[in-house]
Amino acid sequence: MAPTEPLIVVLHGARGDLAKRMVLPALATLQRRGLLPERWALLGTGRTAITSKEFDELLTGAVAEFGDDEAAEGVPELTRHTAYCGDVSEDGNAGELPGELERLRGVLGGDPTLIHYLAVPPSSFAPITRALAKAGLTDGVRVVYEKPYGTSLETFRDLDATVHAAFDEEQVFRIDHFLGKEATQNLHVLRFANELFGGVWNRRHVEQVQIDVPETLDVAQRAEFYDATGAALDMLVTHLFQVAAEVAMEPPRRLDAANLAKAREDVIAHFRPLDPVHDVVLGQFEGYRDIEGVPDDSATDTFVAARLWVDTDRWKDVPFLLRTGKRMGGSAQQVTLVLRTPDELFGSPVGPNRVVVSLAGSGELKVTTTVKKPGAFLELGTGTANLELADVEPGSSLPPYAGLLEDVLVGDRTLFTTPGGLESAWVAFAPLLGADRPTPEPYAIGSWGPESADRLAEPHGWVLGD
Ligand SMILES: NC(=O)C1=CN([C@@H]2O[C@H](COP(=O)(O)OP(=O)(O)OC[C@H]3O[C@@H](n4cnc5c(N)ncnc54)[C@H](OP(=O)(O)O)[C@@H]3O)[C@@H](O)[C@H]2O)C=CC1
Ligand SMILES: O=C1O[C@H](COP(=O)(O)O)[C@@H](O)[C@H](O)[C@H]1O
Repeated sequence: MAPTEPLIVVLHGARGDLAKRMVLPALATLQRRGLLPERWALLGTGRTAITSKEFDELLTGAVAEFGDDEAAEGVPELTRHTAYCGDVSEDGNAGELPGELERLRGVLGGDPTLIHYLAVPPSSFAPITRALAKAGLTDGVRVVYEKPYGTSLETFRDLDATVHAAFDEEQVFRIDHFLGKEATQNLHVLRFANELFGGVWNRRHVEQVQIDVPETLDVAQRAEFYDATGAALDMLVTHLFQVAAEVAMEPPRRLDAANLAKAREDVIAHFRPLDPVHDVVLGQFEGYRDIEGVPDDSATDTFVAARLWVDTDRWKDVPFLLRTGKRMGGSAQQVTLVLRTPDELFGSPVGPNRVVVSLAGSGELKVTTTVKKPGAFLELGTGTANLELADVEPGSSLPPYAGLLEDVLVGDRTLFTTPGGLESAWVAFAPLLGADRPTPEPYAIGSWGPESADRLAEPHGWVLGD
């Protein structure tokens, strides 16, 4: 499928952290690979007025900092397609946007397809949607919403009602870039293609599932957004729940996109609402409150660990251990199936036996198993077989944002979240927003979070950071 031509992509929040870190490098990659049409324009917008020249400088700097060599090679051509103007404001005033779009339509000719990408904090999704509708900028367009889509069950429902008042569902792309990662997509390939994995993908063989996304990353450059959001909203109810759904889903009726999305949605409806008292630990790294823009008494969580239960026959009593945090002791994005093992073999303890899928970068599959140590004696040891997905022909995958943007350009909604799945996710998450929300416990920068999170992963403990 080729992207429609002519095309205008309006990037709302174009000066922001997401734009710099992900969206602009992804567009540069698409430009470099020739996946954008000849006649197209990128219109950056935001609250802060900057010139188009300043936007180009920002774009160039962002790709140099966060993109790879391929993205950097796409910059000179990408900057030939850029413009910048003030955004619609939250009071519903469309500002410079309609006039600038009119100008670009004249430059490009024809009847450009318009894509709005809302790379703004979740609190701005509804006001900007209403402003776009008021300005008549919604007919026939596509719109991309970042995560979290809502901040609670109620705000999710309100937002979705606002969105559906402005757009038909087919126009809406709710992004969760963890679904676009190459290795996440491999979760459903290796499981359904190979009985070595598919055969053990159940409670008989799996003792724990760990979905662990520690980050060394700081939040100082996006303190306003982060302090209003926190780790649980930023990562748990969004990326980690979606990955948990990828692991826990029942086999879809067919391995096509619509059925995969349905399988994810169905299993999220079986996520048991979190028990904040027994199954959740929140943390805040020491020094977080000293960051400019963070209040001295901030109770925002920069770490969350949760034990999620999936109430299906396949996963009854198997804990899904979800963990993520900022400024931790390492960075990884790892899904681990901790396999059940016999207590002993030939008189020696056995283990660990694990299937590990790393979602980071190009992705990696690891199988860790008990083996006989080489040598004269029958002694047990542990070995790991690694498969780097980048080593699989043809080797060069698209980074997740580039792949998902390409899906938006061609109108393919299959790797995007659905309102049904999100509603269930918010139901399961809701107790964490209530009176029993734990107080975030302090943890040292460079550590693996508050020690009390360790009890959630008993008896084996967290695989990472041991
Ligand atoms: N940063 C990341 O790594 C990722 C972020 N996301 C998601 O992207 C979205 C944006 O996050 P991020 O870029 O980190 O946040 P930022 O704080 O960097 O905000 C992004 C931009 O949004 C604009 N903005 C901020 N507040 C408002 C407001 N009240 N009204 C209108 N515009 C506003 C700002 O424009 P201006 O500068 O012109 O004032 C700002 O540059 C969030 O929903 C987040 O969950 C998703 C994946 C990764
Ligand atoms: O959505 C988000 O994701 C990033 C992690 O993404 P990745 O590109 O490293 O996979 C996270 O750092 C950020 O806080 C969050 O908003």
